[in-house]
Amino acid sequence: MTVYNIALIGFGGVNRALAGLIATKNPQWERQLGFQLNIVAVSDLYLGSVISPNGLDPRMLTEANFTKGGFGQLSGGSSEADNETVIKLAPADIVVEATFTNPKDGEPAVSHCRWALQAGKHVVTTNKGPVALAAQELKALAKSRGVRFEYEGAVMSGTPVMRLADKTLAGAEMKGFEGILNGTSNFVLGRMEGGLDFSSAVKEAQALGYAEADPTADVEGHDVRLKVVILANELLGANLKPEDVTCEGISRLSPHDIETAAKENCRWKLIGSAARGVDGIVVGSVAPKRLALEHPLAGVGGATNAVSLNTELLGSVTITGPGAGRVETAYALLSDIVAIHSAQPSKDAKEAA
Ligand SMILES: NC(=O)C1=CN([C@@H]2O[C@H](COP(=O)(O)OP(=O)(O)OC[C@H]3O[C@@H](n4cnc5c(N)ncnc54)[C@H](O)[C@@H]3O)[C@@H](O)[C@H]2O)C=CC1
Ligand SMILES: N[C@@H](CC=O)C(=O)O
Repeated sequence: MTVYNIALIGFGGVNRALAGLIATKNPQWERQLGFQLNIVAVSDLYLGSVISPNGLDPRMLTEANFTKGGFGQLSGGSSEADNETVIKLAPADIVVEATFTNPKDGEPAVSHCRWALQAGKHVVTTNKGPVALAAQELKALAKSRGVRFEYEGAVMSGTPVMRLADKTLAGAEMKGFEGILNGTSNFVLGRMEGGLDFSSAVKEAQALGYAEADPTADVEGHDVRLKVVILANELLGANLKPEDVTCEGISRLSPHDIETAAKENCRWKLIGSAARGVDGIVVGSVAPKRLALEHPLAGVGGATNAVSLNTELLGSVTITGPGAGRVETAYALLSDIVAIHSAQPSKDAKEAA
């Protein structure tokens, strides 16, 4: 049986949900996917660090109500988060990075990924910072060490837009994309249309695990801007940086704007897009748009995301699915691990060699 030892960096909504899935689904994964996951370390800014080479009980991790520094009570634990030691020294095959997204320079997550890859460990991450700001470097580093850097959850949570474009639509010749790429702002717009005020709607999105640690990133469009950069660079072969993408969020839309749109059979949506122009240059933008109700993106509600991929050979292909959520995003991490597993000879075969 293949068992991947994993180290969780960050133990908030997403990595906690992954631990919860491990607690219940390992036997099923072994049958259906050919592997089980074993958590050998966790490090979290608030809770501290713990390394346990034989593995930590995932149920204990998710059910114990740890307070600040709580990992210090565990065998092999410390009340301080020593990410560097955990990443470099824990006996993990895969480092799972799910700390806060830093839209400015991606740190410290970029360093977390770098340390792991340098140590010959695969990285799976839902953190948009390293992917938007350092993907080229990290992909090259992974290649040089014979490991993988996977990040499906960085855009559209567990909805597999990047693998769809990369694998299933290979050769279709991508020209651009347009979509709803932030679950929180889409949820907030829907709740405001139902009469709720802006800040109560944001609070609901936070309680549901959709929002960033600082929800300004969601409602001001900064989160979508990172996602536009990631998709433009991945799908269109661009080399965009966040400052290349114009960005306006939804915070300036008033209840009156939303009501007026509804009376005129329209709906506001926060749209992220990028396209290659005739000059070959890729241009991206983020802005609220008033869409007629017949528009394919107008009916996308709640934290659901949707993106229409404009291709040369197939025309427009739209993928829709969850854009945020703890379990939905933990699924993205699982799908990355499935990709790692599929791409390599079995760990048992390597150990036998
Ligand atoms: N929640 C969602 O729906 C989605 C989240 N993401 C991304 O996934 C990542 C994790 O998201 P959530 O779990 O929802 O966030 P969260 O805010 O619930 O958890 C983040 C955890 O990371 C810890 N942390 C922060 N900085 C740290 C550091 N330097 N070292 C160690 N631990 C640190 C925090 O203490 C917290 O427990 C974020 O980057 C987010 O942008 C991506 C797609 C969807
Ligand atoms: N805060 C983000 C989470 C996923 O990236 C969102 O609301 O879409």
